[in-house]
Amino acid sequence: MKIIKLTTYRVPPRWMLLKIETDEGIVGWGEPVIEGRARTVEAAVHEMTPFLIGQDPGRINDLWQAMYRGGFYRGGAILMSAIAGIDQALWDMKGKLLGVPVYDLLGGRVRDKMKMYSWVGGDRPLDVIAGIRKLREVGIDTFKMNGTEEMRMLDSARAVDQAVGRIAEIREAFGNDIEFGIDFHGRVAAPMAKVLLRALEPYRPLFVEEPVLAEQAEYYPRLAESTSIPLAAGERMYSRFEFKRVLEQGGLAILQPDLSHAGGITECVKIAAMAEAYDVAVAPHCPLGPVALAACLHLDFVSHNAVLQEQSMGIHYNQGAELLDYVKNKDDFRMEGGYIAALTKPGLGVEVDEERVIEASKNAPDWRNPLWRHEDGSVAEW
Ligand SMILES: O=C(O)C(=O)C[C@@H](O)[C@H](O)CO
Ligand SMILES: [Mg+2]
Repeated sequence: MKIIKLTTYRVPPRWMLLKIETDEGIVGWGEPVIEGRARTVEAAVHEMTPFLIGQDPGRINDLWQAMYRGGFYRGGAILMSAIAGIDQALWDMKGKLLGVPVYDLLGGRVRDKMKMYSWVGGDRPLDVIAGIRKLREVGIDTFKMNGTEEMRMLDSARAVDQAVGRIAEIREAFGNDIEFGIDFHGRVAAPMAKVLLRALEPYRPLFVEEPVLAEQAEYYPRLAESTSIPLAAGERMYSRFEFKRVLEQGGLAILQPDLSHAGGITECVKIAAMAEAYDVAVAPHCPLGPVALAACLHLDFVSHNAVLQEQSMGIHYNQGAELLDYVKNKDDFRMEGGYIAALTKPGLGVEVDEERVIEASKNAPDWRNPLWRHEDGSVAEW
């Protein structure tokens, strides 16, 4: 079998879907994208296309190594997201060819269902209580929210109290009937991270995510020493070589590789295995679309240390399209009682509605995240 065509579709809300076709009619789908840089990743996918045309899609490991090492320069958000989406499509095709779900190609399931969580609140954590109440009605009991608005390198007690007060209200309203992670989203510099973590201790969040920016990873062990709150990060790390360093230095209790940013299934399964050796959990990052989520789920179902799965149903980014809008087999994404079931159809288990995708791609927005500024006019981390 040979690869004959790659087609990319940028679609609302901010996703990109990749279709790979072969000379034997087997088709694979992937979701290569960096939020806000879809066109750049699209260009990277098309730069890899001449190499891929004519290749045997079954040689996933060799194609992965050639795409990663063959261009001399390697790694980073764009190239690893392009490889990620191509890798997802290759696994999709191999499963379809052999008639088995990807998790079976990886040794079979270690669990019957996977714990998931939902986002509440928006870029600025508003109406979180109402959001939790609404989602609890459909059985969801684990949530994530942004922990702060703009946070200056050295911010005020009032800013800290505002952030912590919101969390106190949640515990006040729901006690220990719910769990929640707090995403610092890289908005908090190291000095303030220590202050905030200390102040949040009494409310026992399940984890704090991106307590500092990925480029400040050396603070993870220092912050971990100062708090009992499990620290999580990974959405802005793009290969096992980056994750290797944070595992060796310690500090992270949970790794959050993004299956559409960190080299795909091939790379993230290796990252999950590395984490297990350090007794570190994995909770794949996934604020994206259905193919990205499917790739995460196949990793979750073969990884003993997978603990939580992010999914974007109702997330504040999904303006113009919802998680399953481009999926024909919506019923296969069975979410019940705060868990999500395995996708059992061959390959990734997603039946993409290509007609809908083509239609939607005709007016794909060039989504960009906002540029925030502090009161003094300096750039603030979003
Ligand atoms: O889901 C998360 O944990 C996020 O931090 C969302 C962020 O990754 C945006 O997708 C960036 O545009
Ligand atoms: Mg995050």
